[in-house]
Amino acid sequence: MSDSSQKALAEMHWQYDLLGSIEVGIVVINRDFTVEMWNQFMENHSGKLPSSVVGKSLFDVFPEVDKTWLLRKAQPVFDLRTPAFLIWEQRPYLFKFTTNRPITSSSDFMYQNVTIFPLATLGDKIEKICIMVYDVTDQALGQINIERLNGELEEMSRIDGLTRLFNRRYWQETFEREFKRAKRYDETCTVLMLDIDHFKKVNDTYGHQAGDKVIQALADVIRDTIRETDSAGRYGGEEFAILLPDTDAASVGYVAERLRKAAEKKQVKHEDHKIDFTISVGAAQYHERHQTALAWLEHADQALYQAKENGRNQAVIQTD
Ligand SMILES: Nc1nc2c(ncn2[C@@H]2O[C@H](COP(=O)(O)OP(=O)(O)OP(=O)(O)O)[C@@H](O)[C@H]2O)c(=O)[nH]1
Repeated sequence: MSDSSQKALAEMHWQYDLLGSIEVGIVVINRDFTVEMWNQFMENHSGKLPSSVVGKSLFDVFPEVDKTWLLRKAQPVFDLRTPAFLIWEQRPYLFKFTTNRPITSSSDFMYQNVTIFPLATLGDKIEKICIMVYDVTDQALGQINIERLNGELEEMSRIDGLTRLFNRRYWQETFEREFKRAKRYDETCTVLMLDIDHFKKVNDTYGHQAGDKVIQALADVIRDTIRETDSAGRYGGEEFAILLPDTDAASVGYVAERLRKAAEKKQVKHEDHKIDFTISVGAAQYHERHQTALAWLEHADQALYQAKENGRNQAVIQTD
């Protein structure tokens, strides 16, 4: 080797040290996808020494790398000299590396952002490309956590904690929407209100906890009885409202009776007691004379009141 090339090699050595010490993966490959360079980061996370990777096809050493996808991504980098990017939200990783923070991390693999860019020769040809791998596990898990918490918050704002049915506010929003639709398209739609009979007695006899169990049992009855397209909500303490789209009063009579019978059959176990309960139901079909959603709901509430007046454990359906 000439003195000048030895000198050039010696001068380049610090560059190898630099590439070895940075916390980014660097892989240089040629057009055959043969690996030409593999830095310390890649060695540390893959457990493979440069001697077992350099000179080999990337796809032979890492069969899990999606060949079709990488070829498609790399082609324009070689041919058009345009860099390519991969972010973890599209594809969590290119190389499946385990994370090195098993205690603090809830992921067992490393999320990666990847940049692929062209490397020109002195003659300005693109014979090699560089793949840079960034460990973005903390950032990704932070974002995933925020999204999960947002999802939980959104659910909490819609769902009643005791019964897992819609809460009053969300049910009313749904009801308002359905009211507008029914008014605009003159749809057949019915709202139903139901209430546990003499519920105060349950609380007074067996305690508040037992009362809560009865409320939950009724919520289960409702869930098991209504259709997926119906919307049920807990309207008040022991009062529930159900919206039944595309359902006329006659069909609602059948639903109300099923609910009433199922509640009558349901027995709630609390400590040594078996608690029976019944419900009263009131329903009103949407009518064009209902000027507001509230007027429609009050119509159903009057039917419920009528059911209570008539002796409870029964349904009253308003048809006009
Ligand atoms: N356990 C429990 N009780 C509740 C809850 N919300 C309201 N209540 C109770 O429900 C009872 C409702 O009583 P009332 O409105 O007098 O009605 P009722 O005893 O069911 O009588 P009728 O509706 O006329 O058959 C009250 O005692 C409230 O304290 C709740 O979340 N859990």
